[in-house]
Amino acid sequence: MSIWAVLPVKEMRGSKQRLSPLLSPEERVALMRVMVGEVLDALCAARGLTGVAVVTLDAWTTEEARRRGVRVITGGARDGHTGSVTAAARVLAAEGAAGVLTMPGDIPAVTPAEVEALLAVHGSAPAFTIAPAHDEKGSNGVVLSPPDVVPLRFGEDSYVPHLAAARARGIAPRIVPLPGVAMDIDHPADLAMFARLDVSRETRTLAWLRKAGVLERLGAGCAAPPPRPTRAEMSEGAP
Ligand SMILES: Nc1nc2c(ncn2[C@@H]2O[C@H](COP(=O)(O)OP(=O)(O)OP(=O)(O)O)[C@@H](O)[C@H]2O)c(=O)[nH]1
Ligand SMILES: O=C(O)[C@H](O)COP(=O)(O)O
Repeated sequence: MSIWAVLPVKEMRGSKQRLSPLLSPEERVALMRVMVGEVLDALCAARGLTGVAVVTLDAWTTEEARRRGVRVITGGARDGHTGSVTAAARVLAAEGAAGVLTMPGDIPAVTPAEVEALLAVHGSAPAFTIAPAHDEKGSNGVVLSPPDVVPLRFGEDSYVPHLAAARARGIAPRIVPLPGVAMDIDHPADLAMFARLDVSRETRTLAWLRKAGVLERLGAGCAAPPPRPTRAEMSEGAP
């Protein structure tokens, strides 16, 4: 089966807002670059994908993708997480892709083996497979065949709605817990958890966090993660 990977990356300036209590705007861009590089590495090294595409208008990501022979899709690239992935899936489906696998750019501990595991679990079409975020709220790895088999709706708490949307179409979703995929970095508390995980030890992201002195900022031993502001609370505080 021909399955393409789709990695959505919004313009990095201004992304990772929920980390702004901890990181400067420049640091958020730098962190995002390291993380996207690691996700691209995993996708490019995984066996079983027909190709890898980024859907983006971000200049750094475009250059990085081209350097690696990754396809760049720009249509719909400013349409939000869901809109950009849906637009790319539509392009790929029109060209004959039987399915798409999508992951966000903020799961730096993902490995090629995890991508392969997600593909291995995925059944024959019509099928929907999902690897949840560690909090079982987000949908960090999703495989759909055909690419529009279930309407996507990323955002906070998308995991359970995605399962329900698959079932509403008569598809039993397959669920694959994968520790690297699960560890998305949205909040300062996620960085604390990431720093403690075995799966994170070899990542360039952890090396960057150490070098930038971010782990010290998280507090001694990262023992007491601060409360997580929601997206709504973050935007209330925005200028
Ligand atoms: N191409 C594209 N990708 C997006 C868009 N919005 C989000 N993404 C990507 O979707 C994934 C999840 O992003 P979000 O959690 O929505 O945003 P974030 O920048 O990581 O974090 P916050 O600013 O704290 O919400 C990341 O890979 C983003 O780059 C968009 O409008 N276009
Ligand atoms: O599963 C989701 O809805 C997305 O992962 C949301 O993205 P985030 O976890 O980066 O906020």
